[in-house]
This record gives sequence, structure tokens and C-alpha cells, in this order.
Amino acid sequence: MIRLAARDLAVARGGLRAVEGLSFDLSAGQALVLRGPNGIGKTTVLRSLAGLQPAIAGTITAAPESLAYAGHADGLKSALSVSENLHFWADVFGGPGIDTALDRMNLRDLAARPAHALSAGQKRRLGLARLLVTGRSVWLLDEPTVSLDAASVALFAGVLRDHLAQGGAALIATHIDLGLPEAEILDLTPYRAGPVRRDARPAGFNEAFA
Ligand SMILES: Nc1ncnc2c1ncn2[C@@H]1O[C@H](COP(=O)(O)OP(=O)(O)OP(=O)(O)O)[C@@H](O)[C@H]1O
Repeated sequence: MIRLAARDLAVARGGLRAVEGLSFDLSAGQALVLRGPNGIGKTTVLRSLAGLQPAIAGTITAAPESLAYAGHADGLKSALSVSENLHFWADVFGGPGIDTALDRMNLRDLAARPAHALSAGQKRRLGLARLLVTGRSVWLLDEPTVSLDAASVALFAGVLRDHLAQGGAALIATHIDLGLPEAEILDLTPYRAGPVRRDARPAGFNEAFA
């Protein structure tokens, strides 16, 4: 079962085409690792798939409300505690309760601590725990392991593996080995856009408000 399909996708950032002609299928149970040198457009592809900015060309097919995006920013409410943050997102997404997320991302002992008083790695664990309360099947992950120590990387790899085993899917931009040997690689290098094109910015789109 295909959970996310892209066909002949072209994406742009800052008015410049980054990637074009990208097609792939992401199936239930599959993890795809986006690779390519800095600046090639991994973040831009993920943002476009997540609907945070429009694609320049091509089609994206996914079930409604199946996508969950975790970008560089953790999106935390700093004054709220760890559990309040998770409750907030569980309410927004209407997903499962927060207990599994607290336990799986090793946040139980930090549940009452305000997000602003977490370390960088703890904040990242909370940002990733958010995925578990969305109840969404396709995870779009941009450098999910930044700030994580080796134990937390392994913890998250386990969470990802279980998500895949339950029929989920993940597209992950990462420069490190996640310890998921079953993950396939999607290298963006062959899809680097050519010379600047005049249609790189959609009419009426202002990135400042994306
Ligand atoms: N906020 C921005 N405004 C304008 N251009 C940007 C912005 N962010 C990124 N770019 C440019 O868009 C292109 C694609 O960047 P993107 O962040 O998608 O690459 P990436 O493959 O994720 O890079 P990295 O591996 O460094 O995270 C790059 O040429 C970059 O310079």
C-alpha cells in the first residue's frame, strides 16, 4: 500500500528551483532516507510534501491528514510542561494519549518540567515524542537526531522501527546512520535543478508567510 507518492516534483526555496523531476513512492512499512549534499534541497522537499510551501510542479498524493512533519524547530510551547505540550498536540491531532510517547521517548521523569527548562537533546526527544501523539502514518523528518546522544538515537530508531512495523512510513533527511539497515536511500543529487527558471516562485506566494 502506497502511503505517499510524488511524481515529477519540482521545489524551490528563496525563489530558486532546488530539485526537479523527483518521483518516488513511499509504502506502508517503508523508510526512505533523503540524502544529498548541504543545500541540495532535502528540507525544501520535506516542507513541500508537508504542505508548508507549494511545489513548483508535479503531484503529491497522500491520504488526507496522514502526514506529520518534524522540522528543525521543535515547535514546543516553552511555558508548558512536557506532558502539557504532548496533551496540546494530542488534542490538536486527535491522536492517542500521551503515555506511550512519554515512555517511548524516555520523558516520564521530565513530564512536569517546563519545556524551556529542557536541554537541547531533551527538547528534541519531546519534539519527536510529538509524532507519537499525532496518530499519523507518514512521518516527514528533517534531521531528527540533531542534539541526540547515541542512546537517544537508538531509542528513536526503535520508535521508528515500531512505527514501520505498524504500517507507518517515514521519509527522513539525515546525514547520520540511524541504525535502520532496512531503510532505503533516495539521493537527491540526480534531481538537482538546472539553471534558474522564471517560474521558480509561484504567483502570489510569499515565503515569509509560509
Ligand atoms: N530561508 C531561505 N531563504 C532562501 N533560500 C533558502 C532558505 N533556506 C534554504 N535556502 C536555499 O535553498 C536551497 C535548498 O536548501 P535546503 O535547506 O532545502 O537544503 P538541504 O539539502 O536541506 O541542506 P542541509 O543538508 O544543509 O540541511 C539551498 O540552496 C539554500 O541555500
